[in-house]
Amino acid sequence: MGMPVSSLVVEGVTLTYPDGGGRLTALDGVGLDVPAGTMTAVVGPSGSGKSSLLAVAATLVTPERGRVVVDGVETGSLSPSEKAELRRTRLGIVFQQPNLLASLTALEQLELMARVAGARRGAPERARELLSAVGLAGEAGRRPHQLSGGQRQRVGIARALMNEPAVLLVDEPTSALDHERGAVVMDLLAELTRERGTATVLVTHDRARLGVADRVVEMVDGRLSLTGAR
Ligand SMILES: Nc1ncnc2c1ncn2[C@@H]1O[C@H](COP(=O)(O)OP(=O)(O)OP(=O)(O)O)[C@@H](O)[C@H]1O
Repeated sequence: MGMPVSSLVVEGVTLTYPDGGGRLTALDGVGLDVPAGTMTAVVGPSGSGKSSLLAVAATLVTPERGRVVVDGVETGSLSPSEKAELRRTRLGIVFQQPNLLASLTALEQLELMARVAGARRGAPERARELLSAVGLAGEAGRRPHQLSGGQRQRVGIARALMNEPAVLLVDEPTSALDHERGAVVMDLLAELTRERGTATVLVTHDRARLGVADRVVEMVDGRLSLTGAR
């Protein structure tokens, strides 16, 4: 038996938004294939479509044209509730702001994630293991206000991995961090990608840290191109 190939496939995706009387093209025939266990970094100017690409890959926005395949599942024909189920079980999403719940400890943020996805056994053990993988073993009992910005972000990363997602989508992990701490998070994401076998897409402005990605693509005016920059 071979290893299951969990990955993200985006093909020929076009997305427009209403813009006055007309439409603004945010994604213009975008294609991206991310194999399991690899990390693709997406760079590009502000407004070029990077967040739109993540939203489409996360099945939060439906493109007018093209397809998005998550872990072998064609998402185009799914109902809204099937998409929500797919997000809970196969996608890990890390937003710029981790949006942690103020009353829960780091450990509880992760346990809640497992419960929302259908309460598996072993959630507390997995939560502890993931917190320690992101360097927060000693902070498991702390609430968000007792954590630094960088620690909160790492809780967000651990939480996204809680349900063993096939695809990990990360928006600007280093935006809230200084250069050195940003580097630590990028290295951590690269390591988790390889260890956990996720297909990871990372939107970033931090060009200095692109060396940890397996591939760098550039978004310009809604179009994607490979870049030599690494
Ligand atoms: N909900 C929306 N309604 C209308 N236009 C939108 C919407 N979201 C984004 N846009 C437009 O679509 C284009 C792509 O936006 P997007 O947020 O994907 O870019 P980005 O590369 O992520 O930018 P940034 O780096 O500043 O976050 C921009 O011109 C933006 O103004």
